[in-house]
Amino acid sequence: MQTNANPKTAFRDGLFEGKVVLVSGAGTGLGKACAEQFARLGASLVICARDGERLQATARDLRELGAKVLARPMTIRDPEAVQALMDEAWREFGGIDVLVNNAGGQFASPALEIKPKGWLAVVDTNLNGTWYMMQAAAQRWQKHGQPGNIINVVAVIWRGLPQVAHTCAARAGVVFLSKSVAVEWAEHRIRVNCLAPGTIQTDAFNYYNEQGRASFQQANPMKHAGEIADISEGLTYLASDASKFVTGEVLTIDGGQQLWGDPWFDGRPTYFELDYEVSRRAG
Ligand SMILES: CCCCC/C=C/C(=O)SCCNC(=O)CCNC(=O)[C@H](O)C(C)(C)COP(=O)(O)OP(=O)(O)OC[C@H]1O[C@@H](n2cnc3c(N)ncnc32)[C@H](O)[C@@H]1OP(=O)(O)O
Ligand SMILES: NC(=O)C1=CN([C@@H]2O[C@H](COP(=O)(O)OP(=O)(O)OC[C@H]3O[C@@H](n4cnc5c(N)ncnc54)[C@H](OP(=O)(O)O)[C@@H]3O)[C@@H](O)[C@H]2O)C=CC1
Repeated sequence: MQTNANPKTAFRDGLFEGKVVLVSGAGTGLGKACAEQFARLGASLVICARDGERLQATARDLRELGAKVLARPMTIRDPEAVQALMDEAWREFGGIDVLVNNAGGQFASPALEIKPKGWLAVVDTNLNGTWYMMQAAAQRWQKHGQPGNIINVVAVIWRGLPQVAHTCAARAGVVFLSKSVAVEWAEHRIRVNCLAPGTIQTDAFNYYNEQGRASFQQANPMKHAGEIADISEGLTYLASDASKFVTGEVLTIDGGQQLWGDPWFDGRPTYFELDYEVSRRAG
């Protein structure tokens, strides 16, 4: 079987034996790889995404790795569908131990041109959808007196994200929502953290044009994109007891992008070419 699972993981076999991990957006990319990592380490999986075919393909791969799997096509933008998914997870597995909110995305656009429907689609997915999942899980953990662990996949927002202002706003919302409930929910033994990937080579790069994709390869001082395993290892750390004293934190895995780098999802506009670059090109 060809999978994204990382056979070189630093984590020990059986680490997640008896644990249940819910991963949203597990039909592709980072979500699929992270679900495979948890399966490899012994977890049972609940997975969701909109596209049922890709989701079932992931479910098959996870079962080949020995995991029990509940796979549900749904959108995290529908709070009732989220409630139904959580109810099913509790019915099937008696609960979940870890919630990985990985589902998300955006489209590149100058902020001046984003239409209300596009703005709402991105904010509804990345902020509202993530919140519905967080609250639905936390309500059940509280009701059953179970501890919980939430990891929200966000982005490197600290210097803004030009050409994807909608996602930057939504992810910033998730970061500070997470910090807020990390405090509120500590008394229920629920940890809440975020993981901010830099540019990580996945098929999703193909949603962006050639210039955008090229900029993702030079978006940090290491001057290359990260690998999926860089993220699945970080997620595993946050999901495990190795991070049991960590809550309200953002783990940034970005090759230094938050400090230096010039990523442009739609290519760098001429205005941002620096004078010395223009004169060098002119000879
Ligand atoms: C610096 C760090 C770099 C990191 C590099 C990579 C980062 C990543 O995050 S890669 C992973 C990303 N994956 C995706 O982004 C997935 C692809 N995106 C989407 O699925 C959509 O953008 C979505 C998140 C908005 C999906 O929502 P959905 O409701 O399915 O959206 P619709 O297609 O129905 O469109 C609704 C509305 O949105 C506007 N719109 C959508 N796409 C575009 C576009 N390409 N350009 C401009 N506007 C777009 C538009 O207004 C749509 O309405 P209509 O006009 O009626 O179609
Ligand atoms: N790759 C990168 O460089 C970076 C990625 N990220 C974020 O990491 C996450 C994973 O990215 P990546 O794997 O590269 O991208 P993908 O586009 O491959 O993954 C996003 C997943 O989310 C699912 N999804 C989207 N909307 C919904 C929804 N409304 N309900 C349920 N599932 C949904 C998609 O499946 P479906 O369409 O079937 O619903 C898809 O499987 C995303 O949130 C992304 O924005 C952040 C920074 C950098």
